[in-house]
Amino acid sequence: MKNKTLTLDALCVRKGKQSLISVDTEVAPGTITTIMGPSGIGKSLLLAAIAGVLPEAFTYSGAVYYDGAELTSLPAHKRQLGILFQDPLLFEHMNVVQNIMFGMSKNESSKLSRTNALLDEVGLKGYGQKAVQALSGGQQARVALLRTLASSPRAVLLDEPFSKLDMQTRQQTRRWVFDTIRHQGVPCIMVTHDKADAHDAQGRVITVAHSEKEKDQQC
Ligand SMILES: Nc1ncnc2c1ncn2[C@@H]1O[C@H](COP(=O)(O)OP(=O)(O)OP(=O)(O)O)[C@@H](O)[C@H]1O
Repeated sequence: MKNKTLTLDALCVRKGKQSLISVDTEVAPGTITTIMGPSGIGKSLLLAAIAGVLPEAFTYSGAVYYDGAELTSLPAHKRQLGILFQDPLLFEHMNVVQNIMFGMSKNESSKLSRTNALLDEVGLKGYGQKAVQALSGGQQARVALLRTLASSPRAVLLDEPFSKLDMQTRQQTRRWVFDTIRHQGVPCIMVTHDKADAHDAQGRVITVAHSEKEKDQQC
């Protein structure tokens, strides 16, 4: 396994005996692998399994490795992954800047100036002191993206990251997010229904599908 690569080793999410989704892939640092497929097939659950937050009703088989070390044996908080869920929850008792700085290292200097620079880059200059409830859905989505990427994660998991953004903001934010991932050199897995997201990601696209044969198969 290559350095700083995120590896899904026959990772399979199951409900009882039924296999929902199974993916076997390696994601190199600074690249984005896109997962596409029908609604309800288990794409979000796959990300939850990688992150270590799979709901109790489900189980998984296989394993996840980062840089050759198994992540699936670690509790979620020790995996150090940056995760953006489909409905990202911002901390409502914190303002925009506090939300973004939340995951930054305690030792990091000039957190505030870095956060303000990040806000500027995604078109939210001057929004730092606002309450998150005062932002639109698209603005909140961008704050959640910044919080995910600012925490210096070892790998990034994005679930429909741009779905709440209008066309123009979507293109700009997408470009910024993908450039940032490449610049940070972290592996990223993105779930999306939008082919333009997959195209701009310039990485491997994995399309998952329902398969009668696989349904009752042990994976
Ligand atoms: N916490 C949960 N408890 C019980 N069932 C769940 C839970 N989360 C997801 N499911 C169910 O598991 C199945 C897969 O859900 P998941 O959200 O992973 O699908 P998805 O492929 O990401 O769909 P979409 O593209 O619509 O977001 C669905 O039937 C969903 O209702």
